[in-house]
Amino acid sequence: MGGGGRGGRSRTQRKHFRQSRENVWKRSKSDPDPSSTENNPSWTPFATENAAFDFYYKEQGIVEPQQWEQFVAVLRTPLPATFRINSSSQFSDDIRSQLENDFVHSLRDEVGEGGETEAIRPLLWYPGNFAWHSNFSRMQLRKNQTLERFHEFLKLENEIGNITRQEAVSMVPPLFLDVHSDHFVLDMCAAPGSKTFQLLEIIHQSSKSGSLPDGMVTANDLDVQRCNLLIHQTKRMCTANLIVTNHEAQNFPGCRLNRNYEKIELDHNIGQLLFDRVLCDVPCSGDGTLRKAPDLWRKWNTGMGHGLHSLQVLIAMRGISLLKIGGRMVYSTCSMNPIENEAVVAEVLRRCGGSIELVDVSSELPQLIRRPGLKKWKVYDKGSWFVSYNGVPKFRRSVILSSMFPSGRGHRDVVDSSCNVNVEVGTNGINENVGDINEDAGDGVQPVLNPVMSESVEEVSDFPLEHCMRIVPHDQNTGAFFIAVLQKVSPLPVIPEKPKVKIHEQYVDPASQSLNDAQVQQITSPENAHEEDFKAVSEENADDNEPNTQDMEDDPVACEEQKTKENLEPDNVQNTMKRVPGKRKLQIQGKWRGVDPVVFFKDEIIINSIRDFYGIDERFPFNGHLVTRNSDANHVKRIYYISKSVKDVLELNFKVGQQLKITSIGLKMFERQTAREGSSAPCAFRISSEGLPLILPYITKQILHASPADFKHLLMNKEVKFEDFTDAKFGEKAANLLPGCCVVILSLGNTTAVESLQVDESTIAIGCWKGRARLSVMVTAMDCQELLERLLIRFDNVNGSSGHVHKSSNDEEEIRPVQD
Ligand SMILES: C[S@@+](CC[C@H](N)C(=O)[O-])C[C@H]1O[C@@H](n2cnc3c(N)ncnc32)[C@H](O)[C@@H]1O
Repeated sequence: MGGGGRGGRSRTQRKHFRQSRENVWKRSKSDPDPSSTENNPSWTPFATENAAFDFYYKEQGIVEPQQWEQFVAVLRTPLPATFRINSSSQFSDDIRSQLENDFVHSLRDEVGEGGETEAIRPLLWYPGNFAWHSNFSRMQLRKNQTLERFHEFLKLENEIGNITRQEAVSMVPPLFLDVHSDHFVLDMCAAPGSKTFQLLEIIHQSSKSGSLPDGMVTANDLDVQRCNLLIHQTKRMCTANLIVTNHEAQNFPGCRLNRNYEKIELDHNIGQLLFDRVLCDVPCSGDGTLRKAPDLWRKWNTGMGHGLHSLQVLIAMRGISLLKIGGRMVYSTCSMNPIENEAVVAEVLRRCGGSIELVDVSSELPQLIRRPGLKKWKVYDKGSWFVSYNGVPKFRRSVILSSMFPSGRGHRDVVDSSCNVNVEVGTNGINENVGDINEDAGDGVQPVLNPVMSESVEEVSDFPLEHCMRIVPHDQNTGAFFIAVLQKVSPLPVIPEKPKVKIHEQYVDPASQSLNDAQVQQITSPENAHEEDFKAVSEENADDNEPNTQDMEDDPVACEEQKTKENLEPDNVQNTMKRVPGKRKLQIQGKWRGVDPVVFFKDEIIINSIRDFYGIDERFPFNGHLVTRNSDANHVKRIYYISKSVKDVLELNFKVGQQLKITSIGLKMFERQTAREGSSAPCAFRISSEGLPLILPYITKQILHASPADFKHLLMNKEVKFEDFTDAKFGEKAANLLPGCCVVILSLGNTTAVESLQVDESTIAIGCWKGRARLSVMVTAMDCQELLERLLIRFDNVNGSSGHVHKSSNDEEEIRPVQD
């Protein structure tokens, strides 16, 4: 029996530790004596910047001893920047060739001709080669003068939504979700939304211009600010198939109609919100992102993983319970810690009792190098390693849980089990350690005091955890990630509920028919689950409140910090009230305070005026597809369009008493025109840039077809008088439009306007304003710039030239930014 733990160490021993920290290795059975490099020269103690990290992961055996040095060396090098090209982008071929060209030109001076192709290459495992790996870190891209042009280019393309900088490994989980265009997908912890974006891309991939897929994505996150980031990012997808919600994932509402309601109402509609696919990219300690965020070296400690394990299990369980039978869930973290990874998956498998399976996806994405999940691991706490829960002292059992161990057996189970070692708990409450290590405060590593007690047997999980995937940094120069794919094969077993117990203390499968409605209501209803949140930002105001989106990549550390804060100060109504400055008026509308209500927009007068003004074809359905965030129709500023799938969910949400707290829904389609000229226009609503691609094939009025020269003229000058257009006929037609919003489509070729409207994925169109004497573009400066660049490529292609125009070259026309 080991005598580890805080009480068992003397002052002299602590001093000794400080003087020679490497002594810690003498206590590990498998480790060589670090003072003798002859044993294994590759095992350099404390090669990382955090001894506890080094010690912990070496002992957990996440990489082979002979690879340790390589692993650490890679961890200490900055992460190469990787990019994903929006695969639903209408212009991805152009963009791709432009990216290549720009990259080649911006690098040639530095690396010499020929060397530039080494600088960026496709990530071969990503379908369609839509993801790219560069040889530069994010910092190099930002700071290196020679890369300035490329960086600027990337920033612009990112802002527009054509290219996303996303860590390579973070792109992996959605790829294993096997999403189809008709799937209902739940992204439980979605912000800042890089994976949501991928999911939306997949849903939309095969949709034709002007049509919407049958599926939808619900993207949820606990953090309102991060939800806003997600909304901003996904805006570029121009999707009507997205709902953004703001719940604790572990308490995500079930939205289940009670059975009587179901019988009467459910002819065509859904009676319960269940998903075909669930992405469970949980908050984690984030030590897989060390290359990107080296600050984490200092902060890292084993307590981070311990503190998150239960939440991760609860979120995963909720995800499983919201999954349809036959549905797939991907559980992922950017941590290497088995307590946050295999232990969570094993616990979920245990709790689900055969109703879910861990899927073997080893044949999918064969070019992605991954390692099997661990079948055995240990738990480290307060200076001791534990191989089973039986050894955990009583006073630590609220922190170190049985579910953290491979067998998941609790103390009683161990005592009762005939096949397991049962070591008595000593008087000091500590036992069954393999190599005790004392520690000072926190997770500092201390020298070992007592001999190893080898009575204990390391537990090995019975579950096929080798089907989990571990991606490690030194296999393909990435960050680290953990991914497990789970399939629901039957309803979850029903666990008897105690009345009035919060959902985070148990789980419920809403699919389970044996659970009565009262129970479901009690557990899933938001009122019971948690308090309403005051800090939510209203979407009506969201546009005035643009978040900083410089870096949209996952920030697991932020998640961890946030979680800790949450635990300390639950953000309930009372607490929030205290923080709200006296005079601030809280918005109390609809069900969720601080969040604008979602209201179906049914004002026939406005709807008809929009339909008539733009000549919108009847085949484009408005009925039930238009929503606003303001119940007063006279003051509606924006009208959003929702897909049939989102409409179904929204209708269900109304029937179940608005359980979903919706921060964003659908696609902004029409915006009230506030400009001076707007008041004189027959239609008060203009078409928004986001909504234009969807509605374009159905518009029959207020359309102009511009020659490339006039289109460019408009983009460059922002406002053009009718008589100043190169093509006089075009100017005439513009002058004859009704005042107000109109659409200008680029006609390819150098001829005058073509009348027949053949809209497809490659059509370029912009919203304009027809005033008394001129046309003005209604596109942001950034979009104008991007369009101009794209146009230059198209002109070059038409004229058979190189396909690339240098911004800096002398023959290039100056691009004048256009104000929004
Ligand atoms: C690893 S990040 C997710 C990254 C995201 N999937 C992506 O690809 O962009 C984890 C997210 O979980 C959120 N989070 C933390 N606790 C949560 C909870 N209890 N329920 C829902 N979301 C939570 C954090 O705000 C954070 O945005």
